[in-house]
Amino acid sequence: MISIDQVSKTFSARSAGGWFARGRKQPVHAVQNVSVQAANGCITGLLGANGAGKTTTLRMLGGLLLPDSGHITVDGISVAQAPRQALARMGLLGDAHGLYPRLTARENIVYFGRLQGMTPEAAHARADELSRLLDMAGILERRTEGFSQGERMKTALARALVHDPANIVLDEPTNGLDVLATRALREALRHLCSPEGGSKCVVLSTHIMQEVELLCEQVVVVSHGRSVATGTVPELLAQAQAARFEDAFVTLAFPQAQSHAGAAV
Ligand SMILES: Nc1ncnc2c1ncn2[C@@H]1O[C@H](COP(=O)(O)OP(=O)(O)OP(=O)(O)O)[C@@H](O)[C@H]1O
Repeated sequence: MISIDQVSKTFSARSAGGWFARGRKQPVHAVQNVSVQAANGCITGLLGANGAGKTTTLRMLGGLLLPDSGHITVDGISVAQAPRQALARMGLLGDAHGLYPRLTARENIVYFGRLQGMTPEAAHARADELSRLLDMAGILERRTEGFSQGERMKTALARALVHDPANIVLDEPTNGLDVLATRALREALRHLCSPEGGSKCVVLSTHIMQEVELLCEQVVVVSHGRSVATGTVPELLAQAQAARFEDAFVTLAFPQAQSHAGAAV
């Protein structure tokens, strides 16, 4: 179970400046009081447009950035106070997959397992198990150098899952995947959330409406750094009084644009 409670993060970004002057520092309020409650056995989606604050929120969840305020716990363990214990309970798939190109897919997975304290035998057995789940038999013994986007994603996901974490966090997992790879990923995530797959808690970020409609039991709409709506897809449709999910998203995420559009008609 993952709980993100009223988390905020402001960056300091420098403007261009002139020939001889350095640009002035400007605050970028990337995340402002975002809250996400993600239950076990459930896929929770953070849905937002480009720059909405999804990656920053997930980076704070993964302990890569410290929030300015707010609190994040994983199975009740505070990420800020006990990062090692919290991270041990999470499998993280970021946007950069960072595989070792000279190692095979299996070696990449086993290496991570060893870093998580697994014995070589257990890590190899788990690599075999994940290879079956993610349909990796054809690439498991190949060096990852030259892997396609989909092959890299599968290997990185297997590596993130090697220690069988109870919580799985994925930043834009279907980016660059074709329809078959996307379907395979959806199947794998559904299995992991089912009782047979261990009733994992899955949190993913995306800007793809269809992904959310097909996959997520719970949705948090993020806009301009804020969580502006939470619910199931039918609940969000009802809240926005929309028939199509895309319309519901635009209404919920950009209410001002909607009212301006309405005023212009
Ligand atoms: N290190 C940083 N320094 C300055 N600004 C940053 C930094 N990281 C993120 N931001 C800004 O914070 C805002 C939120 O960025 P973030 O990457 O979290 O959005 P996102 O929802 O993941 O977007 P996308 O879908 O485009 O990846 C953006 O305006 C971005 O420019």
